[in-house]
Amino acid sequence: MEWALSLLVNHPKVLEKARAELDSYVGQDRLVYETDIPKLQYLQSIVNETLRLYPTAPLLVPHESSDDSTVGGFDVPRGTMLLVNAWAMHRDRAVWDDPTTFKPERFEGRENGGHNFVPFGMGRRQCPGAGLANRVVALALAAMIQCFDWERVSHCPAAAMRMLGCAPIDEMLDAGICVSLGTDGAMVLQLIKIDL
Ligand code: HEM
Repeated sequence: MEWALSLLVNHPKVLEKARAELDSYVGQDRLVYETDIPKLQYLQSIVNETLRLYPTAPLLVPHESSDDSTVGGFDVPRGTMLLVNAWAMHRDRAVWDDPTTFKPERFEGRENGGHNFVPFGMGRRQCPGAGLANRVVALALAAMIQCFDWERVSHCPAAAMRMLGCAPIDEMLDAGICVSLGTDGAMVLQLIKIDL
C-alpha cells in the first residue's frame, strides 16, 4: 500500500487514469465496493506493477530441496537451502521492457506476468492468501483514490517533526513519503498532503 501510494503520487498521470476508471465504473455517488474490483482492470494493473517493482518478499521465503536435482545445469544436492530472487526476476531486462519504470499498462490484457512475476511465489507452496491480499489491497487503494486528492509534498517539514520529537528517515523523502520513528518507536507515516 505504501509503495503503491508513493508510486501514484510520483506518477500523477497514472493516478489520474486510475481515478477516471473509478469515475466511469463506480461514479461519485457511492463508495467503491468489493464487487467493483474485478471491473477495475487498471487498478489491478497498478497493484501488479507495484508488486513487480517492490515485491513484499524480494527473496520469497527459503525453501529446502527434498531430493538431489539439477537446475539449469547446476547440481543441487538434497537439503540445500534455495532462495528465489523475485526482485531480480521482476527487473530482468530480457523479460520486461524498460524494467525499472513504473508502467501499469504492461499488465493490461494479461491476468498476471507469467512465470517471471512471482510476488506470491509459485507452485504448491505459493501464498494461499494471494486472492485475499489482492482484493484487500485493490479495494483499500481504490477507496483512497476515490475519497482523497493525493499529491506529493516536495519538502518534508523535517524541522517541525524534530520539534515533535521525531527523527525523519531522509531516504524516504525522495519517494514523496515522510516516515519517522516516534519516541515510542512506532512508525509514523506522514503521508502526503490531503485535500478533502
Ligand atoms: C500482498 C500481500 C502478500 C504477499 C506479497 C505475500 C507473499 C507471500 C510469499 C512470497 C510467500 C512464500 C511463497 C513461497 O514459499 O515461495 C507467502 C506464503 C504464505 N502466505 Fe502470503 N503474502 C501476502 C498476503 C498473505 C495473506 C493475506 C495471507 C493469509 C490470509 C497469507 C498467507 C500465507 C501463508 C500461510 C503462506 C505459507 C504457505 C506455505 O508455505 O505453504 N499471505 N506469501
